[in-house]
Amino acid sequence: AVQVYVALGANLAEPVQQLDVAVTALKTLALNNTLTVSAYYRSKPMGDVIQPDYVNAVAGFQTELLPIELLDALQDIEQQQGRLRLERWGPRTLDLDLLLYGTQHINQPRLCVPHYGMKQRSFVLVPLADIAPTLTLPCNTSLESLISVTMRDELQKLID
Ligand SMILES: CC1(C)Nc2nc(N)[nH]c(=O)c2N=C1O
Repeated sequence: AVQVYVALGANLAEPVQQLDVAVTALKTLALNNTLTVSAYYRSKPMGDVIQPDYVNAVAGFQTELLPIELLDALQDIEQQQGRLRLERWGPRTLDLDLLLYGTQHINQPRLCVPHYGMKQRSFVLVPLADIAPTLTLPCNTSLESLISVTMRDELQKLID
């Protein structure tokens, strides 16, 4: 089994509910009871795009699935939730990004792991630290060294 981390993001059609449904679906990919999920965070869209605020989280779990099988399973969940994404970087009902697959580096046409932007994304790093505070990335950078106060200030933790 491999420990994987998946970023969740949504900014259309009731984002909190979209994430709740996605977490339930991710549990079907996880070995029994290994799934943990961060708090949910609201933040402004990064990337200077005019669109609704996002709700983001990160889930971690153990899986037997191979990288491409996991990618396909994540894309199936996005489709099941009406993956509406009209243009790249446009608003979307649900994004599931594979952040880390064990300690592996994967560079295939469909799949790059670690996820290319994760080290710059507060809406990935802060929730990831909720569930894996002592994580070291495959490039031997500690997660805690990547998180600044500025990053934390960009996010509002949602209290359920
Ligand atoms: C458009 C872009 C880069 N910006 C984002 N901005 C935030 N805050 N959260 C996201 O999940 C997100 N996803 C994206 O793809």
